[in-house]
Amino acid sequence: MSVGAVLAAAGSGSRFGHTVPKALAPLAGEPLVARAARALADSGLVRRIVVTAPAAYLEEVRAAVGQVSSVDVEVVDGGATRQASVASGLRALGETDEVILVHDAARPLASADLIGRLIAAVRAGHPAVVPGVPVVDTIRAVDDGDPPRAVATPDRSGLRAIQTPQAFDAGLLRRAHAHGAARADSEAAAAGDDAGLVEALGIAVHVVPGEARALKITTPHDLSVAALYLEDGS
Ligand SMILES: Nc1ccn([C@@H]2O[C@H](COP(=O)(O)OP(=O)(O)OP(=O)(O)O)[C@@H](O)[C@H]2O)c(=O)n1
Ligand SMILES: C[C@](O)(CO)[C@H](O)COP(=O)(O)O
Repeated sequence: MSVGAVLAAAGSGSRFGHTVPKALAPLAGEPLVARAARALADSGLVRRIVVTAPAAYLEEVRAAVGQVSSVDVEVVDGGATRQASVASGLRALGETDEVILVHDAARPLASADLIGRLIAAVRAGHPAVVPGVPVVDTIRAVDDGDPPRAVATPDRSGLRAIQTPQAFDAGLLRRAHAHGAARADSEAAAAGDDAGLVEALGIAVHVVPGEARALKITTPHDLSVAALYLEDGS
């Protein structure tokens, strides 16, 4: 079963607050997008990677991923939302692959072990597979008051923080994006992740153990945490 990947890198990184898009921010000297692409390529399991980039930074992103030469890498325009960017990547990926990984440039340290477990789970018959890590804080649902008032406290033993890469049967992922396409261009309506689009079809998403090192770089502080993982070699 051949495996293709879409690497979403077209966000601006408004919470990160950098002068260039977050995907180009360096982690120990290497842009996040390059590290995330290399993680996919170095797994030895991925045939081709399509990277979605902000339209104004196509060349910079091409240069950043240029050193990832072990697999075919193409850089295309992203969209207004993550969902639209992934849809654009799927169009460029073509129809060759039976399994598709969707990954975030903002998660540069996902391991080859995690990538292998996700693909294996799809091959074992689960058409949608995501990594999840147990939630350590108490999570409380709040209303829209000012200040908000707590309205519910879900049992956290049944909660997982969901990461990327996420792995899908290719046909299902395309169907899920087609079904959710009307929502793709509005930040408020777009799906937060691809598993959400699959769930909207009424199809179960399988959760495998995620990993701390696949953390998402959202603020500059997260970059410092990621740098510690690199120093540790863990
Ligand atoms: N229109 C968009 C928005 C996001 N992404 C990508 O989706 C991933 C997860 O998004 P996030 O971390 O939220 O990135 P940003 O949208 O850039 O961040 P912010 O919400 O702080 O602006 C990132 O790799 C980002 O580049 C994308 O490809 N296209
Ligand atoms: C896709 C994702 O990384 C899964 O946790 C997450 O939903 C991205 O969210 P963001 O708000 O775009 O950072």
